[in-house]
Amino acid sequence: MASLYNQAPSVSAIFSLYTSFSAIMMLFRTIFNDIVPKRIQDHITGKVVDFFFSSYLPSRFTFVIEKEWDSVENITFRAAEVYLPTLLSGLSTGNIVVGSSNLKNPEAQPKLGIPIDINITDEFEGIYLEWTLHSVETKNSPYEKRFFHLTCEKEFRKKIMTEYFTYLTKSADNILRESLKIYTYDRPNSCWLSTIFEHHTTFETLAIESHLKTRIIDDLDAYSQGKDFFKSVGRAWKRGYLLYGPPGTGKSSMVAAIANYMKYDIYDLQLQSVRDDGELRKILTSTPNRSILLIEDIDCGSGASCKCQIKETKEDCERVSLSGLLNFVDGLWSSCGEGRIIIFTTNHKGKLNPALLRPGRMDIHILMGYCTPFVFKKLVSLYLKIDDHVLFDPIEKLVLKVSVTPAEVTQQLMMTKNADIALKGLLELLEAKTMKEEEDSIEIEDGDTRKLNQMKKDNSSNRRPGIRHSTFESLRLGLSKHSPGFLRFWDSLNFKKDREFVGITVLFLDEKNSPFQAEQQMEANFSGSSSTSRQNQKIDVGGRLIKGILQRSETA
Ligand SMILES: Nc1ncnc2c1ncn2[C@@H]1O[C@H](COP(=O)(O)OP(=O)(O)OP(=O)(O)O)[C@@H](O)[C@H]1O
Repeated sequence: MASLYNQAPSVSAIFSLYTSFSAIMMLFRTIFNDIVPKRIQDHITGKVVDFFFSSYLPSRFTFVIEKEWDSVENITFRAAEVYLPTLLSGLSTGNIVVGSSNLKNPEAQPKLGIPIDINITDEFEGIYLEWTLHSVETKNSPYEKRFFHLTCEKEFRKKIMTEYFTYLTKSADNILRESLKIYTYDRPNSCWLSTIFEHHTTFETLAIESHLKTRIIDDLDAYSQGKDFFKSVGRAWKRGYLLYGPPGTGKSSMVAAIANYMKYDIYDLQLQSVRDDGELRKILTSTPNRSILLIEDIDCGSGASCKCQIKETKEDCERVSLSGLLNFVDGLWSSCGEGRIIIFTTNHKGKLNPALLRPGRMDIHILMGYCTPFVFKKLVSLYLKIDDHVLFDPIEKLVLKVSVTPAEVTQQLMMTKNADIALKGLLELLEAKTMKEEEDSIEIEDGDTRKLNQMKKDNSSNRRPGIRHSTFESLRLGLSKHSPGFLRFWDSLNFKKDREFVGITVLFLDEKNSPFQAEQQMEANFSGSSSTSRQNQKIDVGGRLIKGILQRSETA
């Protein structure tokens, strides 16, 4: 007993051992707090807590968010990619991934990327959340597979599902709207590729008639606030615009103005590059909500052009059929997603298949026409910062007479900052155009007369049962008997190559009507082979107002 007592450590030895242990622990704690980065501290603490106390603590729950969902881009994954870098910006220690794809502005601050296998913590209404991006190589694909883990305590699972993910997508949406992107479809990799969209055209810098501007802005406002209305009337929440007009009249600029106004990304799809309707459906459904789907030159490369009416087989036409396209515009597929704006552009509205032009298909048809005096003055005030000049008057007169695009005007105005020189250059351009059009008009008039005579001759033999044909004798210009004060214009040159009569152009206009409003009143199609110079001859008879409309007829 005495020997046992002798072997036991003395109180002072125990005390000294305790003091040393405490000193080591304090030193270790100080090193841990001062030297080890906060993120690693959290990680180690988490692991230690998990190891010792996991059986006592409520179990954790992990959401797995993969990059693809139903073979298309997973919106939740995309939202996390956009949102999580905002949580990294405050980090002062550790590694951080940075980079930039903005080739236009190499000096711009790089963006933050999400590091692989590093925990990123977030807090939502007092709930502690842990995000981790993982990447694994796959056997069947040359690309690595990426996915997020989002971990929280099990009891919050429902709240995260119902509230946090909504918060996540809304936050990502707001971030994305601060810097717009334009996407093009990368077919080999079946995904959309983005680049920063830096087109600075807004409705302020777009030279269009003010009533047209007001109409479009009002429509966009009504649409963006009308989610409930669309739902209540059983319609998909989407809006379709058809922009048409000659090259250089501002169709692309209008798309940019709409995107900047709505703060929507643009998904620019080249229909020619789409294999078939199945692929089209896949591509279109992979565009996110609140975005613009842009299909430029819709008359090229899709069944949307008239020629597909005539051809029988799909191979005869382009690879994407009209019905495939229409199904997305207003068929069952149109209800996939919400807040979409679909914009088609064309230089030749007359070539479009009537099925695409039917009321209700594209909500608004917007003519981007040649320069008017208003547009000319707006461009001058934008480019030269002046509102008056002695050359305004002769230029305005010529603008009414010849077809000049805003692009031609801006090109002239950009040549110099000296208003006198720039406007003189523009005047010379317009004079040269006037002379050219007058020369052409003589030649074409001869051709038209010949064609008309031939048509008159063939007209009776060309009739088809069941189709109401007009006679050329009845085509004229004058005042409408039915609508006093209205001008009615019949254009006789609407026939196809095979001389089949396809329709006449009838316009009802009064002095208050703008070309845009008149478009809504048009009763027949514009297909045909009217020539510019012929239109200009009619201007002299019909006056200024008619000219604006006639510019829409296109040379076939
Ligand atoms: N209405 C306009 N207001 C201001 N600038 C315009 C307008 N229309 C054209 N422009 C100028 O002309 C250039 C070409 O216009 P834009 O590309 O928008 O025409 P477009 O109708 O889309 O032509 P295309 O059919 O060839 O694609 C623009 O960069 C812009 O500077």
